[in-house]
Amino acid sequence: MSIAAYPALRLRRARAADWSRRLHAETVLTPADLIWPLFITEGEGEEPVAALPGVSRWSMSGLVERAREARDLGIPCLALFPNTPSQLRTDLGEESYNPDNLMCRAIATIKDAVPEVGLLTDVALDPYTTHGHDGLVDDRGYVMNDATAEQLVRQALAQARAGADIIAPSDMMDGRVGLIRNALEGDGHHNVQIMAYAAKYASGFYGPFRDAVGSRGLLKGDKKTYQMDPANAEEALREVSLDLSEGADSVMVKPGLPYLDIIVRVKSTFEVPVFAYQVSGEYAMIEAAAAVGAGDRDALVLETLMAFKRAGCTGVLTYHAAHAARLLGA
Ligand SMILES: NCC(=O)CCC(=O)O
Ligand SMILES: [Mg+2]
Repeated sequence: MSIAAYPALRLRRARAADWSRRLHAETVLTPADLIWPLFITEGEGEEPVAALPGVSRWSMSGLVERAREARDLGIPCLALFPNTPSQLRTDLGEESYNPDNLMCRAIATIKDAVPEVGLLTDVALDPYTTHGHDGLVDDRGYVMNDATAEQLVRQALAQARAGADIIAPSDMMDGRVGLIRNALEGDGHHNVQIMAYAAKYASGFYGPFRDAVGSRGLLKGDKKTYQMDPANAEEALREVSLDLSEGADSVMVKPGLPYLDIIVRVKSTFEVPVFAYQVSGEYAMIEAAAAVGAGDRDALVLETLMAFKRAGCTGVLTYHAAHAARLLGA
């Protein structure tokens, strides 16, 4: 086939008017693409997170308000993260599977008040341990895989029984998706989904999140023995392949923007629902850039979220979800 060339062909023609740009758009971003991460506090009211300007921890009543806001904005799903009171943190993280813990109470409270909004719940031990690791550590500080997975199964079951819709293991232990899937089936939660944090990298972009869940000051060492090396891409495909074979309904790549290449490869290799987590450090970078006038906040928010859709994402977890949904609805 011969293709016309300039001057018969001018790609700028299609860009010349707003109606035409909209008509030719290859990708659309809507509020239905967004998952809104929210932090939970035992305290009353709202606790702003200093490292994340515009983000707060919410009490139960605040969470219900945010859930109503999400529903009204067309955001389909919330992701929940607790800031466990420090006296309840232990070496083994037992509070993670207390059916009356902050997370389970938040799930039940939101589900009761706003049942039409989906709830994705984090499974990992870092908000519950004294050492800030996602699992149990041995006497040399190594995070033990199989013993951790047993705790994660208990945690996932507690969340499902409280009413969670999507269990999201973010711990990067081997084999935990299959163990959690079996336990959910055995406990009658056939329609509770699993979104596996399949390719989660040991990243420098998680700092503000650790402030939000109170684990930054506690964390001993780093997470490189379980989270992935940023140098690796083929390993991400193996991680995704394993989680899918163990029963994951969808997979996540995290962080977001620096890993768009991973998203593209995962999507084209497996053709399954892929989600990105635009993490706290990415949010903070956009806010910091906007604060010093280096970029327009609204434009940065919408452009980065569109980039995830263009790369093949089904949806994006972002702390900008409510703001973006408002921009998209305007
Ligand atoms: N398991 C959830 C996270 O680790 C979130 C990280 C972030 O937003 O920086
Ligand atoms: Mg894995």
